Amino acid sequence: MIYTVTLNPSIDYIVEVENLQLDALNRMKRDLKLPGGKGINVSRILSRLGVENTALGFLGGFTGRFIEDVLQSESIVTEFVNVQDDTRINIKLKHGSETEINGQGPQIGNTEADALVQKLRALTKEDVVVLSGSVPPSLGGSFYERLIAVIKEQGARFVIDTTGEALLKALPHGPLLVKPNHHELAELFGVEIEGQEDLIKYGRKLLEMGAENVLISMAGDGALLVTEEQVYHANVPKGEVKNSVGAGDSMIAGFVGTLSKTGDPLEALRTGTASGSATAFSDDLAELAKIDSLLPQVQVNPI
Ligand SMILES: Nc1ncnc2c1ncn2[C@@H]1O[C@H](COP(=O)(O)OP(=O)(O)O)[C@@H](O)[C@H]1O
Ligand SMILES: O=P(O)(O)OC[C@H]1O[C@](O)(COP(=O)(O)O)[C@@H](O)[C@@H]1O
Repeated sequence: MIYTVTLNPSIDYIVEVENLQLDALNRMKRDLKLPGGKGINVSRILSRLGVENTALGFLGGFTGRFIEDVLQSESIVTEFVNVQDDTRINIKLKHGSETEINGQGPQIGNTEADALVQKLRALTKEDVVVLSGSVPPSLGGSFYERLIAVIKEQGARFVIDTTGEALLKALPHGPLLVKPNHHELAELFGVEIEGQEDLIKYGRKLLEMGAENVLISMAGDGALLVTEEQVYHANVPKGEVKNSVGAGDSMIAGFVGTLSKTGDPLEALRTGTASGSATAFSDDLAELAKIDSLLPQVQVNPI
């Protein structure tokens, strides 16, 4: 079974404005409220791909109830820990380009944090846990490490999609997959990345530091999969970009869901890329029909 963990879910409030004027009143052309947070996005795509999964994390207040309702309407199994404070709202402002303003997240107390840790004690060695997104400041910097310790004690495996210190600290514990985008990879090592050779060089460093598979996503330029044996490139299909929020999460869902079904990392890379692009070409996260229609255009080649 695949579990997703979203420590800091969000309502993604997508707002479209024509000719944004700072210091003035702007009227929205269009707005949309979507359940968000990286693990939740992974769960929604997994379920569209027909991969059984359970969504875990923290939800609170009226915003938390909105997210729970949408997930239940999509028949996703949820086991969130309830918190007092409201789940955050992240603003995704579309004004020709995309500007994102993400919230800090709610206050989470020790008892609530312990309740999530307790849920992971039911894992078995057949399970994969996808740990995705930022950590609310109230949980402290090492909360992922605490979860990883329990996941490992239970013999389960984990994928981690986060940035900075939290990602670096997770690597020695052998994640099945990490998926930095090209900007996050450069930031992680405090370097400028010039081209494909640099991407592969720093991707290999993540392998040396403990990751089993490194997927480097490059938005409209596709993705690189770096493994011990080989490096592969996947191209992106053609389409009109509508909303790239959640593209990376969709890619992780496609990759992990397919890897768990087939054991084939190349098939996983193809489905992951098609899923990411299908979301970039949709208003909300991708529907299965869109992913299936793009799949034949994605080719995977060794480098
Ligand atoms: N502009 C785009 N055109 C086509 N596919 C895209 C585009 N943006 C994202 N994707 C797809 O989604 C994947 C993940 O997107 P990316 O923006 O790199 O991740 P993240 O959302 O984590 O920053 C890409 O590898 C690609 O398959
Ligand atoms: O936890 P973070 O890093 O603040 O990110 C949360 C945001 O990331 C998203 O999950 C989208 O992530 P990606 O675009 O990287 O796939 C949004 O739904 C959410 O607003």
